[in-house]
Amino acid sequence: MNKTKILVTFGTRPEAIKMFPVVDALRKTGQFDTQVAVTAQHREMLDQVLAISGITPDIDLDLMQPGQSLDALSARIITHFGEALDKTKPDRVLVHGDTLTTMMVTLACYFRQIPVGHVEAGLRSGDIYSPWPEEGNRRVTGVIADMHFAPTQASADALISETVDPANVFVTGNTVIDALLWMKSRITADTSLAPAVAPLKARFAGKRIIAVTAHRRENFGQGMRNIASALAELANRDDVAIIYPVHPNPNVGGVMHAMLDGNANIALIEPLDYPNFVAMMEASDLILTDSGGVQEEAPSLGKPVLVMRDTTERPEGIAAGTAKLVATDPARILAEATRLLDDPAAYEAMSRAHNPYGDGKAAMRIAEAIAERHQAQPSRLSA
Ligand SMILES: CC(=O)N[C@@H]1[C@@H](OP(=O)(O)OP(=O)(O)OC[C@H]2O[C@@H](n3ccc(=O)[nH]c3=O)[C@H](O)[C@@H]2O)O[C@H](CO)[C@@H](O)[C@@H]1O
Repeated sequence: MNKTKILVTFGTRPEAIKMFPVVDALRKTGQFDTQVAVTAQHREMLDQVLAISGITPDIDLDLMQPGQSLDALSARIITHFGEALDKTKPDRVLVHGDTLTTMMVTLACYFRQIPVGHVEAGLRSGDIYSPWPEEGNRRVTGVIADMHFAPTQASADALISETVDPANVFVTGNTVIDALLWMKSRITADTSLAPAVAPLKARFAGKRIIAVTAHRRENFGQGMRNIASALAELANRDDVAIIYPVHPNPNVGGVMHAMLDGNANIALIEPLDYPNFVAMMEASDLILTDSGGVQEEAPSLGKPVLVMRDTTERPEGIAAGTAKLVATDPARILAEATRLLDDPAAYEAMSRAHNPYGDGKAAMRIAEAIAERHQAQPSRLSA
């Protein structure tokens, strides 16, 4: 009997980080022919994750082009991925999150009536233009998928309120926690995997470290300038150092380098690969970010997070007290960071709060749910 063929698909670094545990869990069941297809919507940062997780894609569409428009990239994904589907004929495709890869792969599957499982389903900000285009990408995917792997009960509730059949919604936790715990144990066992952080720790010995990331499209322009001026203010303190891996997008680097270069308490560094990034989060006392994944990871490392966005589709961390929304108002960023640096009780409360995003077993739950579904509905190829 042919094994059920599952095609796991992704295109960007965050998706790869969150999907490699799923590939691993599916393979461990021994019940599936698990293949991986990458669109390579982001090239270099994706390849770093593939290398560290030991995944060699079975299909690599290599679709990234400089200055790619949303229209052109969407067209390339649906056309090329559709051709790949016609050759591979999977029984199920898994997509992740909210990218153009997620939505266009889902549409290509829909046109062929191939069932789609959506990992990290049900996140909603409630505003179709924030984050844009991610909120739209998620919603379209949610209409078509027949298995929705919701990281939290709140995301499951959002799907059910949109009339998704509860029998198709599985609360699994977020696979980013699986990835983080795996990476953390690897860098603890072999520190040579994360060599970038020790020299920074030595340079800033005795100071409290604030780790920063900022790359969201909605913060380009004034938002980035505001973030830079808040960082410059914070770095006036002698007891604080800032480590900031700067996203390659010129809308980010241009502003940050113009406003912060030469500041002795700020290290603006190249983007870090995942092992080094996890080591940097571990070395930090506090994290300022507009990232989605970092909001989910930081609580597992006991690090308070200030979220530099107006809204978040990840409200669970705010509710649990591990994260606080501060938008990009410099006075607010400065005030909240100062409170956490100077008030030990406030710091303890945020760093001890419980992590609502998962326990590191999400991928296994996803694999089990798929195994059960395909036992009930055998592979079309073996039928
Ligand atoms: C609207 C929104 O929130 N959308 C999210 C956004 O993802 P994000 O905001 O989470 O993206 P980042 O912050 O780049 O990545 C985070 C991961 O990368 C690691 N990291 C980070 C910096 C670095 O220097 N080295 C690293 O290794 C880090 O630990 C973490 O695991 O886009 C994705 C599709 O692209 C979406 O699916 C996702 O919902």
